[in-house]
Amino acid sequence: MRAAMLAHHAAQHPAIARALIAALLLSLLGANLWAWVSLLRAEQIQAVARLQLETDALARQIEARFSHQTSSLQRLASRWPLHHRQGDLWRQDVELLLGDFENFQAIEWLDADYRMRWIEPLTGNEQVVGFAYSPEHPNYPLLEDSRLSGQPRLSSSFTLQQGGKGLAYYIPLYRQADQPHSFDGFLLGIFRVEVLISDLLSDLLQTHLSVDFKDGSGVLFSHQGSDQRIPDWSVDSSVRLGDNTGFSLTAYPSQRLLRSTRTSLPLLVLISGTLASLSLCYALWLALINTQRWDALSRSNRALQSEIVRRQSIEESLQHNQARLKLILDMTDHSHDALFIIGLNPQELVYLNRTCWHALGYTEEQLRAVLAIAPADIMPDFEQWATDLQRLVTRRGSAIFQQQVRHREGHVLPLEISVRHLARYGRDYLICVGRNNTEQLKIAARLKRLSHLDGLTGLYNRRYFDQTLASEWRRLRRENTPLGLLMLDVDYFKRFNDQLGHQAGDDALRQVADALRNSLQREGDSACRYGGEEFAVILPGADMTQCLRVAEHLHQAIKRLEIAHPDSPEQHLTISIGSASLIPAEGWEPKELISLADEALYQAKAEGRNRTCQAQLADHDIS
Ligand SMILES: Nc1nc2c(ncn2[C@@H]2O[C@H](COP(=O)(O)OP(=O)(O)OP(=O)(O)O)[C@@H](O)[C@H]2O)c(=O)[nH]1
Repeated sequence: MRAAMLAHHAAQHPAIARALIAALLLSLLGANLWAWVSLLRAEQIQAVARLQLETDALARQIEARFSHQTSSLQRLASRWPLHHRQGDLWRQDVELLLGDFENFQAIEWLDADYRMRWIEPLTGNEQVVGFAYSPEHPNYPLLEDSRLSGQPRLSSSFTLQQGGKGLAYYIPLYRQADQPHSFDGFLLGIFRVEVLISDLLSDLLQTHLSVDFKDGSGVLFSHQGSDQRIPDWSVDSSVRLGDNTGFSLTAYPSQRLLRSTRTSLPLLVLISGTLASLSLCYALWLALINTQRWDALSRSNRALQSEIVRRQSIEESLQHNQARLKLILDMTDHSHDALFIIGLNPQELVYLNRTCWHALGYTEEQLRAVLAIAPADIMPDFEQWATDLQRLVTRRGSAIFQQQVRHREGHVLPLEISVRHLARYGRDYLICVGRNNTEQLKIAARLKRLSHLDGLTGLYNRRYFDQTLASEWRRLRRENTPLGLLMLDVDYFKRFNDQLGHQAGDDALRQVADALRNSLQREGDSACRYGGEEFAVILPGADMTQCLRVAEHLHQAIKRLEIAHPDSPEQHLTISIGSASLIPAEGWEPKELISLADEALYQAKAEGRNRTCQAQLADHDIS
């Protein structure tokens, strides 16, 4: 889990991960280098230790050999008392000693005054004859010390009288053994340093090793081995010759020694470590790349998953919408209203429901075909309607049109079409809902008619009278034709009501109305109830003569009713009529025709009733 989170973080921050891998690589390479250097140093330490061992061994061997030589000399010194009795024999021992150890430059005897009394061999050592150690001599204190202690002493290197550097080994002599007061000087062994050390080392030295033999004054002897010496480091080993500890042996490592201590392990560690580091970092690098790829793959998988979910949701929504659309279309197909949608630019019939074609007796394909070829066959007024629709589109509004459409079998159906302009997705549409409104039209017509009729008499009412008189006035003015008007009033009707009752009055008015209606024979003539017991008859195109003729017919018709009126001079119901006829002229209005007829009626009443008077108008043409 933790590794997965680390991998995820690494994939999230590849630059940091790469830097960390590079840092790790550098660290590992550094560690490898450090290990390599450490191993090399360990090998060097091992070489030093080995050289130290060799040098120490060499020093001990030098000491042993020198001790062997000096012990021979000491044995000779121990036989000094014989020297007085058997001098020749003692000298033979000296010669034997010189023969055994060629390192001696000379074997000498110093008397108790430190004066040279005897030298063997003399040859080569003539300069020393008669030499006496003065207190200034560097070895003088050593002589004193040896004499006082009774112990042999080895000097440090000093310049020999014979020339060159040498060492002197002083052994105190006694004429009688174990008798210090019989001190008799020193037996002196002189060594040439080069000869001595060279001899001591001759068969001990490995040919490849380089050594320096030193004392306090510097290098006394130097040996160059067969290998080139490596001056960077060396080892020292102190050498004790006799009782003198002031010597040392310095050894330098040789190439052979270094080669023998060197192994291929450091290089192997360096190479294998470097390869392992590179492999590890390369593996991490590959892991990082794979993690990045895996991460990218995961991301794309997640995106794909969400895309699939989104598409499934869209598909479900689409199916849902399709189902809803199908339901809506089914329902619109079963609607009594015709629904059709016209798309504009280009113009096409986008949709029409079943009612459209079914109500007209076509199949959908047939109706579409007819509309495409000859729309006027379906809608006779199609061109005008198309123009109206264009206007509606321009003002982006809505409107209701009353149109007529022709059934396939020929009969015409009224259609109220509600049209609304709609713009969607950059295109204009007209949403049209059509309804066969035959019944509504009938009802409207009936209502209209009823609104124009008088409730009591069934004649046209005062509103209809006003509208018709005005429209006929306008029409006849265009045609320059007279308009006739009769104003009628029942005579003594108050008395009638009073005598016979109001109900009888109503019946009488109904009978008068029927008589008026039945008396009018020309189309366009209208009998109206003007108000109360007063009536008006509009006679379009009638001049005064024709008006008077109609008035006479009306009088006759009322008379024929024989409605009894007990309080009338005639004993039956009569009417008075005022007649007027005008050719409608500019500047005149219908109310003036009414006034004329009214005045004539007033005159008829005044003249005794049951008569017709004609309007008198001097300035006008009253036919
Ligand atoms: N029964 C009945 N009476 C009506 C109706 N409308 C008006 N009247 C009556 O008609 C009478 C008219 O009387 P007046 O205007 O004095 O006229 P008149 O009595 O006919 O006398 P003249 O017109 O001068 O002959 C009134 O009494 C009204 O009440 C109606 O619808 N029914």
